[in-house]
Amino acid sequence: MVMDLKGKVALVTGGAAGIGKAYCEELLKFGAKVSICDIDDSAGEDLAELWRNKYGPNRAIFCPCDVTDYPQFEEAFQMTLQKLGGLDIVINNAGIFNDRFWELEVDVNLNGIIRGTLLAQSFMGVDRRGGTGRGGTIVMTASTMGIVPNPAVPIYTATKHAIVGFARAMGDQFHQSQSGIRVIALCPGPTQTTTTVESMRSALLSDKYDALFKRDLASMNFQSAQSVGQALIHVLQKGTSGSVWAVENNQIPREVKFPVNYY
Ligand SMILES: NC(=O)C1=CN([C@@H]2O[C@H](COP(=O)(O)OP(=O)(O)OC[C@H]3O[C@@H](n4cnc5c(N)ncnc54)[C@H](O)[C@@H]3O)[C@@H](O)[C@H]2O)C=CC1
Ligand SMILES: CCCCCC(=O)CC\C=C/C=C/C=C/[C@@H](O)[C@@H](O)CCCC(=O)O
Repeated sequence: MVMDLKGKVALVTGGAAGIGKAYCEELLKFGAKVSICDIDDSAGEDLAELWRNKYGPNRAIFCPCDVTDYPQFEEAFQMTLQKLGGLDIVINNAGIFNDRFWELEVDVNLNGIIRGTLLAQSFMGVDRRGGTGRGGTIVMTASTMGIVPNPAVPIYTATKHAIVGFARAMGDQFHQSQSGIRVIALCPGPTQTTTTVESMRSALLSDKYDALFKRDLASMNFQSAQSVGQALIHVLQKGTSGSVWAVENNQIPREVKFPVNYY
């Protein structure tokens, strides 16, 4: 399936920085309009203005949006539809790395993605009234830690494994045939963003995990956020519903195959 992104409307959570910002920029280059949904009002407003100047007056908006706050998240969907005139792609990307504040981490990383997916279904589903009724695509940012566990960050790992399972289940043909919505998970490996190594170390559940985390970090290669943005375009063009993709070391993304089948 080749998706023409020109004129498509994409809502991106966590779009004001890091990987989300890179997704927005690549989508804009391919002719899409973007709705930056983020808790960082100042960065989001500034970026939207910058991109309106660069790509055109109706190409980017900012919507204040905390993915842990369902009513505010819903308002962001409504504002996107109203101001950009449609909704075709929802990128559930907002995430934090903080096992010390693990309840918040679960609420942002997992519950936030569930909220965004349920909202995307009601605003894009062909089986729903009140939205576009046109179907669309949902992409969820998981992590390579959603495929291979990292014992230094067990709760972060759990949220990302849950996202992979959620994308595979929601992307099943059963759901796609009812809603007309394709669901894909994208799993970046270590990526240079606004997250710092120091902030990550202070976010470990126990100081006892520090040496293990440091050892893992030493063997990590950090790719650019732009290469993850480019990977998004690749999976939008090539990904089937329920597929899971990994992107590491600035390479082209590869589909992850799950050999085990219990049914
Ligand atoms: N940086 C990395 O190495 C990797 C990151 N990821 C995932 O990519 C996603 C983005 O991470 P980064 O770009 O590294 O982070 P980042 O910290 O650079 O950017 C995250 C953005 O999300 C926003 N945000 C945080 N909490 C939010 C909330 N409750 N509601 C709405 N927006 C919120 C922040 O304001 C920020 O603009 C996360 O889901 C992360 O787990 C996955 C694999 C690797
Ligand atoms: C919320 C983001 C963390 C997500 C972590 C993962 O999912 C797996 C990747 C693990 C570590 C990533 C760390 C990222 C740090 C970068 O932002 C950057 O600060 C590291 C720069 C290191 C270097 O260039 O030497």
